[in-house]
Amino acid sequence: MAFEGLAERLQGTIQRIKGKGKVSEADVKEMMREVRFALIEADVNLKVVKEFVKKVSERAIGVDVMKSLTPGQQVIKIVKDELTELMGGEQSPIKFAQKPPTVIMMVGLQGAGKTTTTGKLALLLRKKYNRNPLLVAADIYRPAAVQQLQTIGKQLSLPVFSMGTDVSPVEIVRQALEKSKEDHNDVIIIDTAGRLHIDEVLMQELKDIRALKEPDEVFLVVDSMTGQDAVNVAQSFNEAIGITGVVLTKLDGDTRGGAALSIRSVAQKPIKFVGMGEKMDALEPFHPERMASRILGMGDMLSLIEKAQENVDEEKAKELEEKFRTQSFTFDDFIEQLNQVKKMGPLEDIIKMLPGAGKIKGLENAKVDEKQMGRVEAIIYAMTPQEKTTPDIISSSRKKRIAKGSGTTIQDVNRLLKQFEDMKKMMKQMSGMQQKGKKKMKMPGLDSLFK
Ligand SMILES: Nc1nc2c(ncn2[C@@H]2O[C@H](COP(=O)(O)OP(=O)(O)OP(=O)(O)O)[C@@H](O)[C@H]2O)c(=O)[nH]1
Repeated sequence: MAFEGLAERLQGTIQRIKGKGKVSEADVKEMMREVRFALIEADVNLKVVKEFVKKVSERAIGVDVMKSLTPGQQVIKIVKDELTELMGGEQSPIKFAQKPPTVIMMVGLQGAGKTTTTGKLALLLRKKYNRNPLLVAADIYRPAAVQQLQTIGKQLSLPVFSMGTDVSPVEIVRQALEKSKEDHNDVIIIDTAGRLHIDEVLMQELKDIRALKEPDEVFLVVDSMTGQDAVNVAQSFNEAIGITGVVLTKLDGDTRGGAALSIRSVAQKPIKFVGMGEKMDALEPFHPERMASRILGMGDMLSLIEKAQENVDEEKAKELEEKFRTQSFTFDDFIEQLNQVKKMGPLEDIIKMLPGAGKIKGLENAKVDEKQMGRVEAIIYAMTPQEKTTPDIISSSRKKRIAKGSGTTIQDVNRLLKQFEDMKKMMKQMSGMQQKGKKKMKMPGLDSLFK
């Protein structure tokens, strides 16, 4: 998981200061020493670390006592605010042309994920913004690049403009612009050539493409796994051709996070999107505040809710919420929910967004145990309608019957019943929590769904 080391260190530091009713200068100094160390270890640019520590220290020493927060909590809030600021503050939206088409140039080094991201971005533009994008294959140097884009286009049912590898990229883009007029494409995304290193020839080519029509966005695609290198690449590309935003790929991997935390500050360009996986729908707008919360272990509830909203039928979600509230949740709802969760994508990704989930031992590398999920389903299907609504009536003879009917054991049945009870308790807690807005959410029983 990205940011794991940083998150762990910062959260440890936070734990120590959290409950303090008084924060002395020495406390702040001690904390900032740890924060500094954590950031350096996460491969954050040194200058950025220095500035960050200075800013937080200045604000944290002598914090006024606010009624709603303890001084310890206030210091944490300052760290969170400054982390958010460091990563750009507000989410930076795509700039669309006033008069279509919007032209987006994708640039970056080889292997950063440029071609893949071109496809992902097109899909996002169609899904979220209702646009009709044209993909342009202008990377004629890497033999497979044109074909790769065509394959992606086919997979997503999106048009790809290509002229093979014998025509110059500038000419390809010129003709693509013409074609987009005929076909009424309102966005053009140009997949340009990558290189192993930044060189003059490539930069000149990019400048020539730029000169045809001023792009509305020039997105630099960088691999977050390359850490400090990503920051240098961003700076060089920006100086050479001028970029308008950065897409950080592979944030789903083991990155220490240094790139995400330094790029904005060093290159002065916003991170607009992050790649969270190899699948075509794994591109997300970058939200600095949510990322800061995630790093500090406050969870990424907003992203989670958004993901849920995208995939869950709203009516059903409301119904479910009502059931949570009135405690009338049954095993039928349980199955329903299991199916909804499955639709949201890999469960392990979702779990990671829950506050405190990083601390559940063994969950770091959690893989959903499909077999166990299947067993749960089988057990529920073996219940009578009455048992599903009022599990209290499930006696030991009924348990025996259910186990037999589902091809499981009595222990399996017992475990599920216990889990169901825990879940109901949690819902009670959650509805209480919504009112108080406090307390961390805990998900009892979830670990049994994992290997
Ligand atoms: N895990 C993960 N893999 C990614 C992500 N984005 C891209 N990749 C993978 O990274 C690899 C390289 O991606 P490409 O799109 O082929 O690279 P490229 O930058 O277009 O390469 P050139 O066309 O030579 O410049 C592919 O295997 C992608 O599936 C991401 O966000 N997460």
